[in-house]
Amino acid sequence: MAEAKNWALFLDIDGTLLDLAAKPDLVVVPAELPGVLAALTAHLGGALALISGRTLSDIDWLFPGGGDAAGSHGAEWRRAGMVKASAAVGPELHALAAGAETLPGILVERKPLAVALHYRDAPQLAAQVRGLAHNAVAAAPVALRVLEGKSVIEVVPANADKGAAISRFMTCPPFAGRCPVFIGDDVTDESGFSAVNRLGGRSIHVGGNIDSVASRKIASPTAVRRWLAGVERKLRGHAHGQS
Ligand SMILES: O=P(O)(O)OC[C@H]1O[C@H](O[C@H]2O[C@H](CO)[C@@H](O)[C@H](O)[C@H]2O)[C@H](O)[C@@H](O)[C@@H]1O
Repeated sequence: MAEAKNWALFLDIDGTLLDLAAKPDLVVVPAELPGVLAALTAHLGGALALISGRTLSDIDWLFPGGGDAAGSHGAEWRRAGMVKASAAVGPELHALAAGAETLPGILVERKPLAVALHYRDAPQLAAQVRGLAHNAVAAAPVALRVLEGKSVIEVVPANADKGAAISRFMTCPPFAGRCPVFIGDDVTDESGFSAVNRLGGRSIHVGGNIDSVASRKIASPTAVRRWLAGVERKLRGHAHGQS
């Protein structure tokens, strides 16, 4: 595991670190996970970042501490406590959110820079929600795009991209010069996989039920957590001079 010491670790949250739940606020953070992530961050000299579709404030609710992270699919980006963000949601997205809220079973997640329309409880409305999202993008005076994830359709700033967020981290200390490793589970993570592939790193797809450009696979969030705990143990042993 000596080479892991030189990794820059990028971790998606929902469906990767955490098991999916029926609603965004019903996810459970296993008790041991924050400690494993904190220890890994220390072993890697700080080169660990969470890369999520969730907002930075949501990331901090799940994993307090204000660590390095990209939120809202990269529209928010934070390193060493400094935040960079795209422009806030405009009236067209407020109108989209209000319209979708009238649809029974659609859960609307309003983010500062995006809107997520969850149809997990009303899959029969997915096409209608998709139509509303594309109409909002077409009508907006600013550049937006539609991003589809697991039972969710989001409208995000056109430049929000997990791959760009990871590439940006890789230009900064303590990430620069390390080997990027990104673990994700969704189509929204594909740009992140492409970025680490381009940079000669490791891309790891969780689940394996979609076509992915990732070079490796891992079965489930449980397997991810177990693997991360194993990496942490080995790096701890390495730091203490064990082979
Ligand atoms: O990039 P991620 O960290 O994977 O975040 C993607 C979206 O995750 C959340 O929604 C997803 O997880 C929910 C909880 O398991 C689930 O109920 C929902 O169906 C999934 O789409 C989050 O609510 C979104 O804001 C994120 O963009």
